[in-house]
Amino acid sequence: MAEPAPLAGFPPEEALGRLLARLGHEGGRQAFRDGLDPGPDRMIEALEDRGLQGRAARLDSRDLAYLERPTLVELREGTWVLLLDGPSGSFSVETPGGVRTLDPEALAERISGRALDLSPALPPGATLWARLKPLFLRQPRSLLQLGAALLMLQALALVLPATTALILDRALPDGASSLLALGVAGMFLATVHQVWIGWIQERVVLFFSTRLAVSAERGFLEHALRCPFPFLQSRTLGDLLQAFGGFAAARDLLPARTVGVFLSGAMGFLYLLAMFALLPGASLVILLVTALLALPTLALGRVQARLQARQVEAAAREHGLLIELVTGIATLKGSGTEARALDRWRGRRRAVLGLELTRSRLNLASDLVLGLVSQALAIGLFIHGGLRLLEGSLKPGTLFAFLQLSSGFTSSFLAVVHTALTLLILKPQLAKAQEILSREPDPRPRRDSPTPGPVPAVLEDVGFRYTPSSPWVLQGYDLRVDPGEKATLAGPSGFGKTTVLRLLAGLHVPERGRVRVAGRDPREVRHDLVYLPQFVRIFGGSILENLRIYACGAPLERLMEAAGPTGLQALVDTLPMGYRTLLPPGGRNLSGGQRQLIALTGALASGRPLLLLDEALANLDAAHAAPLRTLLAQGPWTLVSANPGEPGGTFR
Ligand SMILES: Nc1ncnc2c1ncn2[C@@H]1O[C@H](COP(=O)(O)OP(=O)(O)OP(=O)(O)O)[C@@H](O)[C@H]1O
Repeated sequence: MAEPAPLAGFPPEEALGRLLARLGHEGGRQAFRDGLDPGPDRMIEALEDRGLQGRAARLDSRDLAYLERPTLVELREGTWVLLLDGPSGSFSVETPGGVRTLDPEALAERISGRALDLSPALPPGATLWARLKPLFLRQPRSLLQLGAALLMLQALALVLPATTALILDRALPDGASSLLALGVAGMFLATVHQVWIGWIQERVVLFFSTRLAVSAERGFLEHALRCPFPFLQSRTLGDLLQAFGGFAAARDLLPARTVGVFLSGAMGFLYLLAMFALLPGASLVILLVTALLALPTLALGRVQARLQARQVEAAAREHGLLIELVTGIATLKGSGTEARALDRWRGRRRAVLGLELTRSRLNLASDLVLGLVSQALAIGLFIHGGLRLLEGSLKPGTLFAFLQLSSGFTSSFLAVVHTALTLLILKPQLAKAQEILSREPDPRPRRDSPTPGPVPAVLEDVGFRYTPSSPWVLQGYDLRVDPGEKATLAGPSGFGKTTVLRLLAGLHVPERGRVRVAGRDPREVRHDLVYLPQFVRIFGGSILENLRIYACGAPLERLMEAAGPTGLQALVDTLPMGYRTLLPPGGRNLSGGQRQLIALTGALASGRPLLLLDEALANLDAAHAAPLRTLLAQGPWTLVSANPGEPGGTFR
């Protein structure tokens, strides 16, 4: 294969300066402090200093299209280029040699995979609408295109009745061939334009749903993950999936429907005016019948919404149970109780299907009634118009034009009703998303965390219980672990060891007293600590990827340095793919001890000044655990570990 033509980039300071200049800010070069690695983290800091938001992204060639532009993309040799909006289907990049246009494949071959993702975060706001609205308004060009396309689509619908009347009432009776040609050409052009504008409309809606999907959904998940731990813990997976589904539906619905509904309403009104101008009596009948139809349809919508609310709850429970069934399969098979679990799931599934069936029947009935009434209206109109035609009080062109207008009016009207119904029906799912979005997230970690050197960990007169109605787990509890000290919490099961560690990790907040790490609220200094829960989770991916997670992104050399003494290297040496060995979610192809070894090696390599370990060696055999114990005792970190103790054991 031929080598791709060389592409040179800017050094990071220069690239950042150019990006900031394009974004209307100055002084990119001064962004880097002396001696600091001018990598993406520093670039992001420099952006944040100017009130901009960004994040380092790992991407493959397919993700390039979703990057908010202008932004910076790293080339394989470590320099950076500015990614700009290019002609359709290609990218423009600014390089020291000027702006070049490249097709996606050519650019993909040259990038390292690192980029700055400047796509907007989900804006703050009390309601779902308040959060999504600014994201749409940030795309004024597309919104304008969408509005114009919808407006033209509907206005063209007025051209068809006018040309119909022209042909039937004037061109044909008078035998005016030029008028006939004009009418037919008008009809043809209107139809072609309708198809073309419809296509533009779909493209803009697609643009919104794909472009916004990235920032809106990532923003939603980001917010959800920043929600307090007890809140997330109290939600089932099913609840979270429904909330996410509701959010995605709102995102899809808003651009197409909200803009559409205003225009449909406006155009419906215009059609009605034109209809009244032609046949006032028949127009009044149509208006009354459609208005009367709206009332039962919306009442039915309310019933549907209530059913949907129950269905959302039932589906959340069903999803939760299904996930539990799959993740707990070893226990179920071990105890031979799969059939029982299946019965529980079947019961919930039946409830969901029952509600779905009732809703579908209601839908069918309402569609049938709407269809029948509109057909009856059309037939009635036809008969009424036919009789007046025979009397000679109406021209055929006027009748056909009126029929076209009334069909435009009813479809505009039905579009409005349909949107109202969709919003009503989606309300319960939207409420689930809203519940998450209205939750105050945990504070962001401070910029100066991690603190250099070991830090103290302190609980002062702490009172904690899981809910206001449950018993106190800790009351007047004090613990002081000095910088570099190694402390062990020992005590029988249920004593509160995990609770203390989670308080220190900032996952829970005490009801009384205070918890301090490095003299601060642990949530503010999250980068000062690493907490390993009792049952560590292995994520789907390679051993290296898991190590990186537990090592909080520490550099590769530090991981390799830690892996020798912990014994992980010896384990990896036995695997044909070494650190690239793929692990399934949950790491079921590893033993419990091996999973702990990966997590612990990561934690030791993290360089975080406070380690919080919950029975971190419990699954390791004595031969593996002994050197790890020595290692843990020797490091510069402050260590708080929990070990199961005999009843009556000490609980520091
Ligand atoms: N999420 C929770 N909601 C309500 N109560 C909880 C929750 N987690 C723990 N508890 C209760 O808090 C108490 C202390 O639990 P904790 O897990 O801290 O004990 P532990 O000393 O770590 O026990 P073990 O050695 O068995 O892990 C227990 O009575 C437990 O029932």
